[in-house]
Amino acid sequence: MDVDDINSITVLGAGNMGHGIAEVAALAGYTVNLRDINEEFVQKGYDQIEWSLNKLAEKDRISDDDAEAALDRVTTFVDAGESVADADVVIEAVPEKMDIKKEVYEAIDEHAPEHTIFATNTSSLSITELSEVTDRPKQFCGMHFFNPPVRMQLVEVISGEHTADETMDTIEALAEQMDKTPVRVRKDSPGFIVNRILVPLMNEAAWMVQNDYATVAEVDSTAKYGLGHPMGSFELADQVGIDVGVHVLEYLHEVLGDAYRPCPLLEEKVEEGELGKKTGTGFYEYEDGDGVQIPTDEVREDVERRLLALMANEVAGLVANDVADPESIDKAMKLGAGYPDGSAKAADEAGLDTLVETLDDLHEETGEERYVVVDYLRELAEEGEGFYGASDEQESEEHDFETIRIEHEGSVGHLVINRPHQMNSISPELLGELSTAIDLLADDDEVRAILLTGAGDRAFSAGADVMGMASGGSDPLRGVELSKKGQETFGKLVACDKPVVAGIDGYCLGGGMELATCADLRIASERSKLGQPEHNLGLIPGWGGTQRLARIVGEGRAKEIIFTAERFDAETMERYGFLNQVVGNDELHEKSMELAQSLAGGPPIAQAFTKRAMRKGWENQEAGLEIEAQAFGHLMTTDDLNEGIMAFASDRDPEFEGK
Ligand SMILES: C/C=C/C(=O)SCCNC(=O)CCNC(=O)[C@H](O)C(C)(C)COP(=O)(O)OP(=O)(O)OC[C@H]1O[C@@H](n2cnc3c(N)ncnc32)[C@H](O)[C@@H]1OP(=O)(O)O
Repeated sequence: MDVDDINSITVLGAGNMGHGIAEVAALAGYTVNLRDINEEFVQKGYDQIEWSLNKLAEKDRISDDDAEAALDRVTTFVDAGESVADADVVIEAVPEKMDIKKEVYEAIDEHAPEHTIFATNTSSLSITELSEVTDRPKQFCGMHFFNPPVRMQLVEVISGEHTADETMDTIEALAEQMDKTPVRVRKDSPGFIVNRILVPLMNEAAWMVQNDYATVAEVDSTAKYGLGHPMGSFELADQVGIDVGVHVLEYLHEVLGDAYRPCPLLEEKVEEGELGKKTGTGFYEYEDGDGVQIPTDEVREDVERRLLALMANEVAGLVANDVADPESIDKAMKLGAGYPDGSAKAADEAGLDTLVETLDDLHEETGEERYVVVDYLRELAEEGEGFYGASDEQESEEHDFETIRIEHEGSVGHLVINRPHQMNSISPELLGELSTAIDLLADDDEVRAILLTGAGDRAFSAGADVMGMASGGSDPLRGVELSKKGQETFGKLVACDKPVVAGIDGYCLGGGMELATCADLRIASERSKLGQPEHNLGLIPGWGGTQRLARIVGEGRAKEIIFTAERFDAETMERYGFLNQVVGNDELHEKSMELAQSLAGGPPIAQAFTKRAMRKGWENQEAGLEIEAQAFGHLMTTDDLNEGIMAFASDRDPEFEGK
């Protein structure tokens, strides 16, 4: 079945995941049958969809009409057979127990049409085993959404032993239709990708505390501020539920052996009913205490190495068993766990030889199975390679951008900031890629103008990646370096001889606004909101904002924008002189490209000299005027001037060549 043939989707289970998946499917335009075992459960799921759609509309992420239409597409069912009678795809999200899931499939198989694909939203159970209770194992695969489905971008699409390639292709395409990013898991391996890496890490964190090797504070400080993970390991355990983590570990232990033996510290928490946030107590106290408190200055290098070593071993196991390649693993870990670099890349950066040594030492010391080095990891380390090849190969791949995109449209080099699900916030990695990309575009003779935009329609950029910034801990020197790196990178746009246009759609905040400030012209959609909110965070605009903004809007307005830290609408920012033009929301892409194209058709030498003279004039007007005069003289000798005059005389458009 082709994805275009899918009209109706049945979601079995109206709990947290089920109603979330149903909402996503309804938002994508599908007719949705939502089914649970009784009226009360299914109605609760329906009500939650309604609540969530209203929230999206309140936040202007969808219109009121779209929210209403999506809800209209959802029908509730209690009878399992009836619910699948017209389904093209069934997504099952019933409790994570093999017996329950098998019963459900046995109950629906004969009622669903022959062409229907079954996709299970299990987070770790065997797809193959489940598929075998149906008469359609080829049309059966895993479709693992992350919680909450409406917000989380990742969907792991998992092949069972019998799954046909066509089924995988269709379900991946379906995930894309739902505006999600599918990552293919080629084999039905316990925990798939994200849980297979996250849960053993949580276990290792617990073992370190259990064995008095480190404290909860040290481990969480290291995970969050050393490795840049969005949460500390114990914070994450509390967030997802310690019982949930233990449940996955028990399954991994049962199927894969002693390397996954759950740490007693985790088991005790479950026995005591201290399951994390949901019970008010876990590793942190939520109800009667201060909640999560993670110090920024207790990062320990040895703890960091240990976590990375365990992670590298899991990655090696997945790659060696052909479950997924390093790129897919990293994509999944970035989208599903919020790891800044992914796991394979982080391991490569730490050095696989060091991590193997760490595992060997730990194994010698403790004899624990989980430190046994996977053969493939040892081979890579011995050959001096990383998951992404030898270190020199990695350098040659540096233009394979992950956080930005470069697209060429005629002579416009279009640079897209590409982290839409983090509001195109600017991580240190993105800053590095931006710097390389600006150099590439500046040096590319085919490119005559640069257009900067943000991917998606929610943000040009919401500023520096606050999590990435936090991962520097409280090290002031790292802060200074980060500020300088941003100033220099954005400064390359100012120094670039080619005209630069910023096309702003949505939020343009903090570092994002400082980036736009370095463009020559700014055009924004009506819905855009701009501002320098750094004072709200106790910071200052550190990527040139204290200097460059005033050049455009004047000191008084710059101070107003920075000191109030407010978000200003596009119309106001046009009035303040920051925006050159405000256009309708649907027109931004077209109009900003049109503007960039028209500048790309301009006289390159005259444009370059204009930028240089104006830039020098900021520092010293005399110098600026001198450059202006010299440039004016130089231009007299150019073919472009000749072409400009000829075109004027013959009443046609000039064709400048920059000669
Ligand atoms: C030198 C430079 C310094 C700086 O630039 S400092 C940073 C200045 N910027 C800010 O303070 C803006 C921070 N962001 C926000 O205030 C809000 O966001 C918005 C108003 C932009 C949007 O709010 P809403 O519509 O409610 O969306 P959401 O759930 O907050 O964001 C969606 C996802 O985007 C992530 N995100 C947004 N901004 C940043 C950021 N600046 N750094 C890192 N992540 C960011 C969120 O966390 C979340 O992610 P998840 O879906 O995983 O929860």
